[in-house]
Amino acid sequence: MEGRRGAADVQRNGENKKQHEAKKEQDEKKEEDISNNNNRDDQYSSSSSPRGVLESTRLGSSDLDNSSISSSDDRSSSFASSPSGELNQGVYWKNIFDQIKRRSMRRLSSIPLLGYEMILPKNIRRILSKNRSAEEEANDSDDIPKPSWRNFSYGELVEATDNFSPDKLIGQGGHADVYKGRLSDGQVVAVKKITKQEKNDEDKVDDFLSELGIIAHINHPNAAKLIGYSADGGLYLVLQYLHHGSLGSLIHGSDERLDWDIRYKVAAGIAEGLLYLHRECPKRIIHRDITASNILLTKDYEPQISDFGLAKWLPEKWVHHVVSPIEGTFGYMAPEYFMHGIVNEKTDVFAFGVLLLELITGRRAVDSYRKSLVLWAKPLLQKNNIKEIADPRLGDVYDVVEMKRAMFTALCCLHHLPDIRPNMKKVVQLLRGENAPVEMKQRSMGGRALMFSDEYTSTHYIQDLNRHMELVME
Ligand SMILES: Nc1ncnc2c1ncn2[C@@H]1O[C@H](COP(=O)(O)OP(=O)(O)OP(=O)(O)O)[C@@H](O)[C@H]1O
Repeated sequence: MEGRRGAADVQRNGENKKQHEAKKEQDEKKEEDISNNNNRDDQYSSSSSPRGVLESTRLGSSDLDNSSISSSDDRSSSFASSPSGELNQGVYWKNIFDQIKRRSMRRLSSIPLLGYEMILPKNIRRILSKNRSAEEEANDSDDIPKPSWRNFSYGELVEATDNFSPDKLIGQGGHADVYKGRLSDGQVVAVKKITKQEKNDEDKVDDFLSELGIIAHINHPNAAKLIGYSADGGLYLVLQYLHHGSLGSLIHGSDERLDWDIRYKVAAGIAEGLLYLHRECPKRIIHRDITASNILLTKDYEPQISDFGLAKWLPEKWVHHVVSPIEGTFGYMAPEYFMHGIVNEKTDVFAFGVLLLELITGRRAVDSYRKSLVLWAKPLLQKNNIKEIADPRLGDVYDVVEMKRAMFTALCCLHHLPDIRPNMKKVVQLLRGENAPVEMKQRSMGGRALMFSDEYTSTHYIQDLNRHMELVME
């Protein structure tokens, strides 16, 4: 299967879109605020050693007001605060979450076989209903339809998937087996059965609640759609079935050419989806594992961002998270992330740049000799060498203007300094051709590091990658 969480190696249409367009305008101001906020990254990077960053204190939600700089990788933080970031509600949420976990695990250990069935559905319903009420409050002003999730019984899933028949297995990730199923009402779904064999029950439940909490929270044409869940006889997510499977298998798993117009549509859709996650949904979500295997395609080749297993909520007042362990997929990780564990929107922007490169070149993020696509492509991007970089399978059948836009956008997204990378709003504009590259250059340079006389050469990137590999091997 495509793109396992290499960390794995390393540690491993229409209406909705219009509504989102309108909402984007309202978010202009919010964007400025966040940009200002992000500037604090500079102060931080210059005054803290990488070790200091990695050893940052574990913050509880009661520290929210003082935690504009970083947080630890506390899984419960996904549930620890209200969308409005109000302190009291944050503490309340953290307590609820801790209680649920304690109770679940007590019962799980005493009644191992019945634990999930007896406790989890109730807890999950409670969490989801709380999440939904908070979300409904935040969404009072817009018309985005409210989703309704179902709690499936094991029997229903067995029936839908012919008893999890191998014939129905459509995907296997590092942490899940995915089956195609048909519900009793005829709806075709994907049933994601969480495996995570390497994890204990408590961590599995934590991860499941975290992924479920995030996926239940999002609502966008370019992000995975949750239909329901089950904690009966295991942990399951029931998702909308996507006809074409993963972008990874389409672009790398077949000799058939994926036409340029589809590639460009996919790039634009992923950019829209990421913009939504970062700026438009009630909570800022960083995906952390944007890869070709985590982009799924509908019958019409509309892309959806899937697999929120590593996603993190970035509270309004936080500039970024600092996480440990560093998980993600080798070849897509931004330097500041794999070196220092720093996670913010720009982590996803870098990974999006790598995805753009895959669409442009048809090459994998890391080839069979573990060579990085970024290293190979950057000099060609800088020279604007279309002939050398474009997927030979495309021949001359591509729109040159779009190809140039995609190349320029990839170059910007792959800048080693996160602050110089464009945010997703800018990326969407660049891909639409709404902003001339010159303007982009002037704005982002702003008297600071030069985009094209990047002092952070390939040599530095190789050094960082090698150091990263050493750390992983230690
Ligand atoms: N909704 C869906 N419709 C069709 N195919 C799907 C769907 N969800 C997942 N798949 C297939 O299953 C594969 C694995 O799914 P997914 O990436 O969610 O698993 P995972 O174990 O969380 O992966 P990872 O190793 O990245 O953590 C996908 O690459 C895709 O081929």
